[in-house]
Amino acid sequence: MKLNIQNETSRLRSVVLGTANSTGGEPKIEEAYDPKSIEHIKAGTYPKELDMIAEMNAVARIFEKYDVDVYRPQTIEDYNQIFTRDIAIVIEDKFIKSNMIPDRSKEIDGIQYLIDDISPNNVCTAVSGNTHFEGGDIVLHNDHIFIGTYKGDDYDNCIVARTNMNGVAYIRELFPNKIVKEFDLKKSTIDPKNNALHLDCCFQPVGKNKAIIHKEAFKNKEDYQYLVDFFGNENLFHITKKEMYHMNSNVFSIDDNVVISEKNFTRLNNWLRSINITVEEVNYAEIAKQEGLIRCSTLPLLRD
Ligand SMILES: NC(=[NH2+])NCCC[C@H](N)C(=O)O
Repeated sequence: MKLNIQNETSRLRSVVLGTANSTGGEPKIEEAYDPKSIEHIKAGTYPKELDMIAEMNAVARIFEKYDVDVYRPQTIEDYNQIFTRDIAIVIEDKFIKSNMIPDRSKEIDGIQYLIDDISPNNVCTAVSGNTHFEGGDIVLHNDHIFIGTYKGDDYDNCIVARTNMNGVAYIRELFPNKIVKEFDLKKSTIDPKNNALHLDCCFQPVGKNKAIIHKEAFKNKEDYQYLVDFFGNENLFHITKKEMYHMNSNVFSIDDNVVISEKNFTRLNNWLRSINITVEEVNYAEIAKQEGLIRCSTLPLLRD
């Protein structure tokens, strides 16, 4: 299996797309691990499996249209395998297995058949149980690796904090030639509007030199300023709290001029078109109820 990922936007050739087959149905409140799912369980609006399967199949069809090879996880009965992004990450030609929250630790088994096809030298696993990171917190930008983390003292009791500084250090050690910059993110276990669950929930590069960002998700204004200085303010599309809640930064690039986005993201999609990006619109509002969107449900393996 050929692997190569350097950034978020180069032409995509192969990808894993999660699956909503046999998610195990609606969890109990105490089983859920993000506040937006809890909100929908309480409101009686938790998404139905068939609707989510249809949403994901529409994304698969767009990949087919662009001749992208699509792999799906093998189904684990009654287990949520939608958000493949988080279970591993490809950086350059390395496949790095995440150290996830225990609730999600079995998800990797669904793609073991793919890992078996990668040269063992290129498969990395962090040994220490205290080294935490999930793919949604790791955003690649050529010679830079941006990582979302949480430095709060209550990390151990914060189920929405998934990447710690040991995780950041592990990635830094693996790629001594890259510039690794971490960002301390705001977390809330109860309010999804104030919870940046992963870095890709509040920030993501698009095109060649632009990015989507939610300023208030960054705990330190120096961290936010780092990205403003890096990209240039005129190249940033700032999203509101509500737009973050609807997951506007979690769109997904097939190329630096093609993005898969949600139909209802009117303001964002207009901006993308205004910078000459083709927007492939899909319905993804049911999946979004679980605090993840299109980037979260993909794991890119090969880009040009
Ligand atoms: N990369 C992401 N933002 N993934 C979203 C994962 C959402 C999932 N409900 C969780 O809490 O783990």
